[in-house]
Amino acid sequence: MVASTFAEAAEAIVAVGRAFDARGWAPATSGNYSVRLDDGSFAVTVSGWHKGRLTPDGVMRVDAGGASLDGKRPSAETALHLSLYRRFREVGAVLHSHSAQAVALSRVFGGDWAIRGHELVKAFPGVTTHTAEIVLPVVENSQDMREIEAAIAPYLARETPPPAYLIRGHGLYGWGRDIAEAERVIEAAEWLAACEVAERSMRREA
Ligand SMILES: CSCCC(=O)C(=O)COP(=O)(O)O
Ligand SMILES: [Zn+2]
Repeated sequence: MVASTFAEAAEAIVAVGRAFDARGWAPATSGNYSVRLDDGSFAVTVSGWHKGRLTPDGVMRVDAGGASLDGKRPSAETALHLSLYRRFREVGAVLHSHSAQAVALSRVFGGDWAIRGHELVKAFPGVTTHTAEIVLPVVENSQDMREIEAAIAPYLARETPPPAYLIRGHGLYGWGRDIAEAERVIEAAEWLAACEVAERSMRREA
């Protein structure tokens, strides 16, 4: 885990918002981002901001229970971020994207997403070979974050937890030791989602 000051974290979060928006991963105010701070609090996006137009004003601080430390309203999904920080002491950043490909796949999969035979799985922390099978869980969406937390908890408790997960009809969560690693995880999962969509369409046409 790489600890950050609020100013450093806010600057990095603003940059992630611009990058994700430019790639179509943050339409219509969707997505949220957070970073663990060196004082034990968390920097998180303010709810409802367009993530491509974030400024440091669109980033705020919450405590470990999700309470606002500066009077702003945190992301509606803050509890999902905090559950990852609580479970994994080494996690320093959590990112959530909303690409069309990841959401489309989450809607067509009956179960979890098994990724096989892809060199790019080596972008996930700890993976060293394309022969590794990576399973990204797909959990049901809910407006009650406690239900999503409960659905993902058994996967996170595994000896080898997944590097990311999908919420059906909603989006993708990924995390890492720092924001750069979390961004790499999201970028890999988003690319693999785009590839899966392309492959399915080619197989239908062939
Ligand atoms: C219009 S986006 C719907 C809410 C959502 O899924 C999201 O990621 C953004 O919510 P937030 O409260 O973090 O702005
Ligand atoms: Zn969302």
